[in-house]
Amino acid sequence: MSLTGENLGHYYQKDRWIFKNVNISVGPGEVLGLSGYSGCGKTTLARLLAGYILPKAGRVTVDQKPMERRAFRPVQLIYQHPEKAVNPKWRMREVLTESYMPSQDILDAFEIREEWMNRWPIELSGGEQQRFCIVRALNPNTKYIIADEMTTMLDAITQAKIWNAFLSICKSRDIGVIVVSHETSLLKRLCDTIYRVGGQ
Ligand SMILES: Nc1ncnc2c1ncn2[C@@H]1O[C@H](COP(=O)(O)OP(=O)(O)OP(=O)(O)O)[C@@H](O)[C@H]1O
Repeated sequence: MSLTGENLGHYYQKDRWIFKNVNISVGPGEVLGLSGYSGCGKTTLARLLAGYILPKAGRVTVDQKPMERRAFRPVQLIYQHPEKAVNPKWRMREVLTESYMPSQDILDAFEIREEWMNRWPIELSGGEQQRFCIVRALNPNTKYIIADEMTTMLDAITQAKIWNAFLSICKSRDIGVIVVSHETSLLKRLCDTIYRVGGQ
């Protein structure tokens, strides 16, 4: 069982490869870090592994099967910018319950206040919106989560609290996690192993 990328390669302009021959795998309950300099292709690799874009070379499998294009994605991607990931025309309660009905325990773990539920996304800070995106990704059917610079907008104390809550829920549910970050110290603290995109 694993989320695996085999010999992955991608480019946006024909034959101008961003990376090639990337072999990467994360198993249930494991935490893998993706590091690398700005522009090396971390977000591109995250999107390939989540099935948002198709690789120009190689393949992605989820538990030995090709990624299925069905309504619910077993691989969830949490973006750096939550404002791009929520529907601005929905109140936060709708944003959250589009995926499933989270328990009060999960809402409490991320310190989501009841009064935020009736607000529009624009009435919350980026960090507050991101907590909703994290809870939304923790659907009971999620098997793997890719967190792309998930806490970059938060202060150090809030960042630590969010990671503690997030990783303890992932461990308890055996969710495999890929943490994308340019912060090596964060990756060293959180991850079992680190893959450096771009190789250097
Ligand atoms: N949609 C796109 N069309 C064309 N080029 C793109 C597109 N998305 C990314 N790129 C280019 O692909 C390269 C890799 O981008 P990507 O966002 O994956 O890197 P990154 O490592 O996540 O960067 P950062 O750490 O700065 O967020 C960059 O040179 C970028 O300009």
